[in-house]
Amino acid sequence: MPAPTSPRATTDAAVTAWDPHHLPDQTGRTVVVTGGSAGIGYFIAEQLAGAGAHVVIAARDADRAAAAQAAIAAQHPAAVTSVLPLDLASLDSVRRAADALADLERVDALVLNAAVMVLRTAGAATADGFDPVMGTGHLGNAALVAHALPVLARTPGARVVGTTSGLVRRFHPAIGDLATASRPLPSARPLTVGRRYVLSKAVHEAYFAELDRHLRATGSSTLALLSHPGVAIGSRSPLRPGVLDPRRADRGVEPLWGLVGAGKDAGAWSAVRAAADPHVESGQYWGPAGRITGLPVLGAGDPRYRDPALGRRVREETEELVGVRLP
Ligand SMILES: NC(=O)c1ccc[n+]([C@@H]2O[C@H](COP(=O)([O-])OP(=O)(O)OC[C@H]3O[C@@H](n4cnc5c(N)ncnc54)[C@H](O)[C@@H]3O)[C@@H](O)[C@H]2O)c1
Repeated sequence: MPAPTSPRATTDAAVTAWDPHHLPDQTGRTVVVTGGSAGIGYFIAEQLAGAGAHVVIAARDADRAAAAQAAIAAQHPAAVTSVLPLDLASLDSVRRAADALADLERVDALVLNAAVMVLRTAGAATADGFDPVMGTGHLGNAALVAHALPVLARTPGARVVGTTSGLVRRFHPAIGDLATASRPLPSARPLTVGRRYVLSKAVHEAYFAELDRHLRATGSSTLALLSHPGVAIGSRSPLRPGVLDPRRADRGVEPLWGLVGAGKDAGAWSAVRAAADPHVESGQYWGPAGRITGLPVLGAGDPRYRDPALGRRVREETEELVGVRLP
């Protein structure tokens, strides 16, 4: 297949039948989903638990996590779920969560879904003084990976699934010094926050490319994959009319969301596929319609972010900021 030069990606046509109704049996597998109590993360948790996986909902708010568990149980009475307290905006909390993961018999997949997209307060910061967008979506998740890799290594073929956004390919921001890019923003203007969000996802892509190289170079059996949900806005889609995100209060305008994107349940598919499909390979990049193969380098995300020198720098700067190195 000729390598396209434009950042537009194509998808693997063979995957169209793969959806929550066609998941391989997940019985015996354990999957951790960050931000699993709401949004797309809730549906990732619901779909995997419905297919038999033990799903660990990693979330900040115990009540919301309990509501998610109840909603999943209502949909799938045999579902097995548990809750892991995790605040990605606190490196202390991330370390404690990773310590708790070590008590699990196995972890087959760690799905890094949680991120912050919208902020209304200028100067808002994580517990460690980082911009919440970069601090949560990239630094918190990367710290969790670094802490959790030894646990994942105990389960052969375990996966780490990062979450990026199609906006990266559209805007492909340059990645400068990460310490500067992790400082709280002086302005909460939507454009400023939006730019930081896209940058955080680009950084995450570069980090994941490096993670994949690191895992292969160290002979690990753990896989590193990226997924992006497409545009996923409503709390349900026609495909799963009975399933609702327990948190969302926008159900009244639900039909309108269908005009601008898929439901968040459909947005979950790419991560679910990356977590559950026995045939995925490390370095792959999954989108809402299947594996994205139209980009030249290893079928992964935006090739600009797979440059090894960039990945090494992003990894080193990330490790410096979060204080934990990839093992
Ligand atoms: N919705 C879309 O159209 C879209 C498009 C591209 C990428 N994404 C990505 O998909 C993922 C999920 O998006 P979504 O639309 O469900 O977002 P959302 O805002 O509805 O949900 C985000 C989740 O992250 C959790 N979270 C936020 N801060 C946290 C913290 N400090 N600690 C622990 N959990 C925290 C929230 O509680 C929530 O469960 C994100 O990574 C997002 O960037 C979404």
